[in-house]
Amino acid sequence: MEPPPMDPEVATSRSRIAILGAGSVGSAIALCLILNPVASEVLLVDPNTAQRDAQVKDLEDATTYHGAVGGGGVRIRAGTHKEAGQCDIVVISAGAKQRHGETRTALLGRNLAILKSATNDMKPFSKHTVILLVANPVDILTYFCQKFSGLPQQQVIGSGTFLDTARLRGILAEKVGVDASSVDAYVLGEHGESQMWVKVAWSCVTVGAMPLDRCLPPGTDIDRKAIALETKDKAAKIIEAKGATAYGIGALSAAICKSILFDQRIVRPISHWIEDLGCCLSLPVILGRKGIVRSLSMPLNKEERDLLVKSADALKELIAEAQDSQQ
Ligand SMILES: NC(=O)C1=CN([C@@H]2O[C@H](COP(=O)(O)OP(=O)(O)OC[C@H]3O[C@@H](n4cnc5c(N)ncnc54)[C@H](O)[C@@H]3O)[C@@H](O)[C@H]2O)C=CC1
Ligand SMILES: CC(=O)C(=O)O
Repeated sequence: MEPPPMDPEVATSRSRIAILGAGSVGSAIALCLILNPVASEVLLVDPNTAQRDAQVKDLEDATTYHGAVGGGGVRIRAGTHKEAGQCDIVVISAGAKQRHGETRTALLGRNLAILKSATNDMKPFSKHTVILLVANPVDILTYFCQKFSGLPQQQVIGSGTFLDTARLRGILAEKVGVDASSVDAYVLGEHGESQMWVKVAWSCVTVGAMPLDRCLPPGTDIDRKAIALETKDKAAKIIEAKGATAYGIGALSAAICKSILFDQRIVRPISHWIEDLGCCLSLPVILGRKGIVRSLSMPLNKEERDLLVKSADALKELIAEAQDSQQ
């Protein structure tokens, strides 16, 4: 039987979140979890103990004045991989990041090795642990983490195209002149370079429940291809200028943690195992305390559906190559 939804106050006072990787992304996630508390304790886990401890000390200062900038009452501390395996949520941001011009999939060899050893170090897992992959290439690492961890597939998920979707919604909101919360639009499939403009599910975009074209200011038109490219290229532009992206994924990972711990049943595009495509990629799901409650089937047109299948085929090729190189 399904557990009853958790009272948010009870969830906050009892829950623990571990973050593997105390780099730019891990520390941004931790800060968001301090400013908008959803758990009583946040553990930072990183073999680079000097960096980990410095991040803990810096983040501790953000917990001091409860309510000054929101939140408060969260304890941040260093933790071990073993402790992480007993937490309610483990967010994995451990791994190499892209250099300017490098693709996400170029990180696969390095980050798969890190994922394998980190997952083994966390065992045995609590049977209630939900793992959220953030490190890249996120869809492929989600697939392998399901294998390495042995946890039920719905409990091992990836941030996937949630960040791309947020970027898309922001751009569309500006074009239409509405708040982004009124835009319902999704980037689907792989969080990666194969994300072509058509991977935006254009046929399902609505604003205030109305088709996009009906909501444009009079006399305006939108260039769908340009918007999709702007969405896709945003990460590369940020990386070129400042070396990494961190705040967007920090805020969105914290939002995913909240959806899970509070059993919010919010619909998000999240990377998860999709049986009929044979890999992990992003489609909208309902998120709850055990991770994926249900995957939703979008009414895509044939072109969009074909692209999703192509995205899955590209991922499966990379998975097969990675599997061969492991043997
Ligand atoms: N999915 C998404 O939308 C996004 C994903 N990313 C990805 O997140 C990852 C991390 O990026 P940054 O934080 O900028 O990199 P970073 O280099 O600042 O931090 C990575 C940290 O992982 C640590 N680490 C290495 N092995 C570990 C292990 N076994 N256990 C725990 N920690 C370990 C390193 O010591 C380092 O401190 C990258 O793969 C990056 O591509 C970044 C932004 C968005
Ligand atoms: C780095 C990355 O995956 C992003 O910002 O989209």
